[in-house]
Amino acid sequence: MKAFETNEKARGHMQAFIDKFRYNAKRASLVQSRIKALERMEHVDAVVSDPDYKFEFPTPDDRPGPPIISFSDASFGYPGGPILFKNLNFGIDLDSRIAMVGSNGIGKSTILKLISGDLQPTSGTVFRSPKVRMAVFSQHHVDGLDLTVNPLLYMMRCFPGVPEQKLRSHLGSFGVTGNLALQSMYTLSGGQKSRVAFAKITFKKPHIILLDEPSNHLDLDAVEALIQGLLIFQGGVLMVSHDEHLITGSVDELWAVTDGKVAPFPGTFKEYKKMLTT
Ligand SMILES: Nc1ncnc2c1ncn2[C@@H]1O[C@H](COP(=O)(O)OP(=O)(O)OP(=O)(O)O)[C@@H](O)[C@H]1O
Repeated sequence: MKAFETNEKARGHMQAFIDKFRYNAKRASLVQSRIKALERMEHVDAVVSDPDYKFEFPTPDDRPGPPIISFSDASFGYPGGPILFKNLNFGIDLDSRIAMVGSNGIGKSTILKLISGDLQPTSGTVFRSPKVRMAVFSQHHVDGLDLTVNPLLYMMRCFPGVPEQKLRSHLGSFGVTGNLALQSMYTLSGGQKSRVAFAKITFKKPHIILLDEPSNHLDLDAVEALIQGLLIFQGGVLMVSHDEHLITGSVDELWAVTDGKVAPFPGTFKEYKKMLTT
């Protein structure tokens, strides 16, 4: 019954998004993705209890007003290294659905760290609304899991005092249910560990989710579930990814990172890849 209600609520959110942005050219591809996701949901009702299908990001209870994150003439270089970025100016809000693309080592992860506050600009400013909650997912967070404990115990250590049932239910939102939640994390697959990391970073109901190569260890079904989860999620998403399926299914803006700059790319990911090879 709960799954049915969750699904109904998610459908309502998606329909509202579709109605709001139906005639917005910029959002056309995301509107299409959500129409498709809505159609798929008709079919998944029967299997929605299948934990492998689950990637349910919690909806934040509050919605801080803009600006949420804004870069003003922000420049950055690692100590002793060259300037990586010069005078970046852009903003991210709760409706943002962005994928950052660019060659290896160009600085995509560094930008995520400037956004999250893990790094500070060398000059200029990066403003973050004091009310905004951000979550960051990266391989680093998966590698940082304590493999000697089980997912439930891990969550209990991360969030002391929170009732066990609440943590179990949250792990369940990412398909970590039943015995899986009680198995030592040594025994989990890469994809299952990613799910635990997703559960950990989203427990506080973030408004913005930053994802660094989130689909690396996920199989195709799990990527599909992640796309579905992101489409339903009610906050902003900025990802670094090379995964065409994930990008096409879940974002509506591409930002190309080139030497020292970040600029919107006015085309699809396919067109971006084509441009690189011509
Ligand atoms: N902590 C650090 N100290 C010094 N230099 C660093 C540090 N982290 C990254 N760099 C350098 O900064 C540059 C940008 O790195 P970054 O990881 O942001 O790139 P990226 O585009 O995310 O790369 P990839 O796609 O390979 O993950 C690289 O030259 C990297 O070697």
